[in-house]
Amino acid sequence: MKIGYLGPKATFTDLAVTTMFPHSEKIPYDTIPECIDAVSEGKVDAGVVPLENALEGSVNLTLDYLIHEQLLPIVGEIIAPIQQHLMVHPYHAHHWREIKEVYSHSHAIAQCHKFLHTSLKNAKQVYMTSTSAAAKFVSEHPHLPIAAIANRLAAQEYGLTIVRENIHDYDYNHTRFIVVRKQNKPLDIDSPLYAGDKTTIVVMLPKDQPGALHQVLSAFAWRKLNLTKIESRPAKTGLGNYFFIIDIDQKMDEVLIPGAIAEIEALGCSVQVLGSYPYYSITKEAKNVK
Ligand SMILES: O=C(O)C(=O)C[C@]1(C(=O)O)C=C[C@@H](O)C=C1
Repeated sequence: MKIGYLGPKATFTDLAVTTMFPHSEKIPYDTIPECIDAVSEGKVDAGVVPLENALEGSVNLTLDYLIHEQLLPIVGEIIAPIQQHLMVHPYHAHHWREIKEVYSHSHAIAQCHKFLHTSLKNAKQVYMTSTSAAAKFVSEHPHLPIAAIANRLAAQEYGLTIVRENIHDYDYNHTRFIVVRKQNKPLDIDSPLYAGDKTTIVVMLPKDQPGALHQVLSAFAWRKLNLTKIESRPAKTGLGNYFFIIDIDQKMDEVLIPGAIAEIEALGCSVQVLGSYPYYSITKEAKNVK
């Protein structure tokens, strides 16, 4: 199987793909939209992109691109631990406290705010398309006083020296990555990392209907369907127009979820099922599996 992922080599997405699909061909893409486009154009069999981080919340670019531009089914999810390190070109290793700029993905910078605030207060923060793109940039500019925040594999890949380990602000730092395909074909993997199934739907509420969200939620509540996430995003059609992305803690069944969807549609909402899929949880130890 050919898997597209948010690259370049040694992103956290790359680590997740390598662990989940050790025998697949991996194709890096510079941005999340490019990776999703590659799936819809059939250049790869599946794409893996980040969706949500435990400290920083949703990766809005992924959500918005999937919902507004390329509606591809989600066929799997990978949950991986995230450990952020500060790295510089070896030339700067002994005077890293004097660096003037820190490069990384916006989520990675946000995960390390406390560290940056206390240890590198005056360094400018510069956003890149991924953590490994930042590491690559730092390695290509050895004479600039700059650093990257990225993972250990990126330090190895781009020849950088880690000067501070585990600089993320909270220990529990995990990211959810989704696997999307052009057709809703299940992933054929039998993995010990399997942790359960979920179903993701998008609900658009009718305009100005008092209590609409309450009624939507009660369709799940009285069926005892457990929700693991509910998030609103702008519908991009006008101020105050939002849709809701809802994760249900089980596989699509024949009765309960279809019944809840029918009830919600009867309220005047539109509902789209983004996918019903297995999720896999990578532990810190499993992440080293190659
Ligand atoms: O930049 C990377 O390494 C990614 O895989 C992206 C990403 C993200 O979008 O959240 C993934 C995990 C980390 O939370 C930081 C960055």
